[in-house]
Amino acid sequence: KPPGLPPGRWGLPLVGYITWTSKNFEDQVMDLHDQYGDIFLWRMGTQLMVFVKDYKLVKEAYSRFDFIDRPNWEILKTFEETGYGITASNGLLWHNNRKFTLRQLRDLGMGKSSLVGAVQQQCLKLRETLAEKAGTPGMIPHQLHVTVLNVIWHMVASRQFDAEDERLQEFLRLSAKFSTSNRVALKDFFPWLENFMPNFLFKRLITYHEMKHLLEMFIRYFSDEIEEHKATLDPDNPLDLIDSYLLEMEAKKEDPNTTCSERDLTFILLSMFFAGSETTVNTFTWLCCYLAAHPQVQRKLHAEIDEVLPNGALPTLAEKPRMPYTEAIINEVMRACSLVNFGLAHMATSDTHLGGYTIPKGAVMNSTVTSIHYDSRYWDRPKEFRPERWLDDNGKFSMAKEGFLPFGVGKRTCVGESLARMELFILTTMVFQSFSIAPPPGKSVNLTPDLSDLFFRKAMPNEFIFTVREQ
Ligand code: HEM
Repeated sequence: KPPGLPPGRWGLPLVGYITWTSKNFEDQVMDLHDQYGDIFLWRMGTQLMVFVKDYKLVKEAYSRFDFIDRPNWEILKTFEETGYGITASNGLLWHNNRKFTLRQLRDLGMGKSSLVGAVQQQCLKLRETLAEKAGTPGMIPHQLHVTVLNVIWHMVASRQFDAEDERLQEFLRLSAKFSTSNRVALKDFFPWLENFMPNFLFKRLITYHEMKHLLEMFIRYFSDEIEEHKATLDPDNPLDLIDSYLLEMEAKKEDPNTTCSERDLTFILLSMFFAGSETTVNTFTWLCCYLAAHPQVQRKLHAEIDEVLPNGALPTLAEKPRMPYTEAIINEVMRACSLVNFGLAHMATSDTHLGGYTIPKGAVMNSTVTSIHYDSRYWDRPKEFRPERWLDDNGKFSMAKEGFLPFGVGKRTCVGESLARMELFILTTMVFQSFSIAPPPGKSVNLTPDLSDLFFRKAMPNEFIFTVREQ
């Protein structure tokens, strides 16, 4: 191992350090932090992975330009020459797309009544579904997915779909296939396999044709939407993100440095749906779990909702400052569940240094978010679920900035944070205005995370009983 690198697992050339253990990946990373400290490396195949569990180091790295890129991985780009969209792209194209999307989110939605109104409408439908199932044990209904997807649809294409709508169903089918095709990662971690195998065998191993086909299906899916928008576009009155992108593309068509293209627009849409749906759905599912497991927290939430939103008044963002306990619960849930447990990977764009160690160009940085959210340097009694930790002495919500990064930190923080926070606020207030939640009699809520997914710490499939509240 070259000198100056962080301590950790180096292993053999080409294969790196391979372990044979039944332990899940997160527990292995935690053990390695215990062994090596705040920063360690693990060579996986030919890929150098660096894990950091010190908030200050993560913040420092992700605020610097030399850690700004995403890795050049096929699993992110899906065999495109360049990564398009936002989440997987780099350089000028990423910069332009991020700026465009943040502007869109601000102009189309945040703080504006139209998007809040769309979220309210969706939440009313979710309440109808919950009312139909009230009193009987069941999982969080599929309508939650529909609610969150429809908010994104509203923003990008001014559309909303019923749960049974074929177009919505097709998107869910395609996404489900996408999340199970992770064998492409073999190309990123063991690229030399390609030289040792006949081409057709390698392609079969990494499910190349399936992935290509899936990508084409997604592109066709969104192309239809883009074509419909082109036909109805009113340049003086852009209605949504697709309209605005088409206008920007037209305005820049003579600009030799333009990064706009219809293909790129498709990938922006994919970025929004992929990054914005599972994250919000799973965070709200965790919130239901924590409330069902902590009836005393739920009682306080009900009291705050009843006081600020009497007689079934619908919430808007104007009520947020008067609902500090609701805000505290949402933030405490995000800390406790640490949904995106390693954040999204960043890559060192040049040979650089961090925490006194050398980090070579191409090394991939991961933040161990769960460790940071349970780090006693920032959190008093971190293992306790205590929304009160977010309230100051006057009962006002106070955002702890150090040691908290559910949306990442630095230059690539989540572009959808304000949207996600708005959705979670409206969902929480509207659902618990009408219902209380509890595990079925004789059962308790399992708060142990499901660690089988590499990206998300999802809640275990718990059953709940929603009960209609007396208004
Ligand atoms: C509770 C819900 C959400 C959570 C926990 C979450 C979390 C994250 C995290 C951890 C990152 C990576 C930051 C980094 O690379 O350092 C990220 C990036 C991103 N998120 Fe979110 N997110 C949520 C909701 C949303 C929503 C609603 C949208 C949009 C509709 C969205 C769009 C994005 C995009 C486009 C990126 C990539 C940013 C970039 O690469 O520059 N997210 N998010």
